[in-house]
Amino acid sequence: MPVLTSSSSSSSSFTSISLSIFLLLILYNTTVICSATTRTKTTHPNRQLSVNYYAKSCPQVEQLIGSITSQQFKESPVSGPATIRLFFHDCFVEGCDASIIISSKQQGNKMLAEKDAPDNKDLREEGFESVRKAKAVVESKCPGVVSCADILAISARDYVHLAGGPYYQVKKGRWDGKISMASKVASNIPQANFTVDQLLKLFSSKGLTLEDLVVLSGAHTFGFAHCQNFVSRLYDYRGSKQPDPVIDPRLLRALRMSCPHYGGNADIVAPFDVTTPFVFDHAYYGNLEAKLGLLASDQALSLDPRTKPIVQALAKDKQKFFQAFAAAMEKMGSIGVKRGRKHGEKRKDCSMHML
Ligand code: HEM
Ligand SMILES: [Ca+2]
Ligand SMILES: [Ca+2]
Repeated sequence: MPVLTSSSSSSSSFTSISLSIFLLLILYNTTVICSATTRTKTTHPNRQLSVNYYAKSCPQVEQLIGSITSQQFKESPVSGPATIRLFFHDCFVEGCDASIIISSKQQGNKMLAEKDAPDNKDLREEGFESVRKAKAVVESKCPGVVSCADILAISARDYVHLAGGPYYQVKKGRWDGKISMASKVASNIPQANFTVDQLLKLFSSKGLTLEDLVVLSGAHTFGFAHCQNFVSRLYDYRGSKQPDPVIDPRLLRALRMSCPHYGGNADIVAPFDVTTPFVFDHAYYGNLEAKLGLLASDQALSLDPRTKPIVQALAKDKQKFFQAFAAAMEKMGSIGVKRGRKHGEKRKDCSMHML
């Protein structure tokens, strides 16, 4: 148990951090699939959506979806982070239109769908599975009425709440998109080594602010990342042949045990939040202040003078984070929303376009 013994001199809280990393690295051997995005303008976000959209056509839609999300959460808690990330990758490419859920056609490699783009290859299958199951139960009661994009938005909210986060109303009325192209993904999904400038540029192209960036990054309060996304921080930070100076030495040691510089197991993952990896809380921000951020893009938020004060405020106040997160999810959930048959469709099977 090298990870455990290596922290012998540390406080008991760090021993439990090491333990949690160690166990999670072993337990989570993941396969992932991802999606892609295109730069989407946020035109009249909320005018198009409403909380009561299905009040007449499918009044029980939220309970139907809730029966699936609560069951999935019990059986497989990683469905939570998986689905919230799926929603993020959906909204950032072509808007929140379930373009991420489309499967590539089987003929050759031409025209791969978003989910098969390299930046989406780590999206966990549990997120897709959860939407598929929710869609099946919704179709059995309200056939042809509820879009896959709305099912994804509602499911993401359910999982935030189930994991201990805020409950918020979801505005509905998104139609599903008719376009899903792998080539649109790379320029719309942030990378783990992005600087705050790069993050800001991308987020503002979606109509999201500096504060939205910091608040939405708080979704990294739960879930996991593969070694490849942070391994350069452990051994050769930005070409220095040294580890990132802004990483707690005990975390560095623990992560190095699991993620060798070369030749490690590509399936190994580490928790974003070493303290409460399954709980949706505000611990992520306190961790950033304690140099316990996992990705360079996370840690950068507590270093840049523009974002640092927001990190500090959220680290102090869980209710503030919860309230801001709910508001930012509503904003993200209205990116590039489509209405009507010209640009949209209501799919029967979320993975296939209608003909
Ligand atoms: C700010 C820029 C962001 C960057 C650079 C980023 C990057 C990443 C990376 C590299 C992973 C790990 C993937 C893997 O190795 O399997 C990840 C996971 C995750 N991301 Fe982000 N992300 C960002 C923002 C967001 C936002 C805005 C959300 C949602 C609101 C989000 C939610 C998640 C979740 C929940 C996971 C864990 C998924 C799982 O365990 O299955 N991320 N992200
Ligand atoms: Ca999309
Ligand atoms: Ca947490």
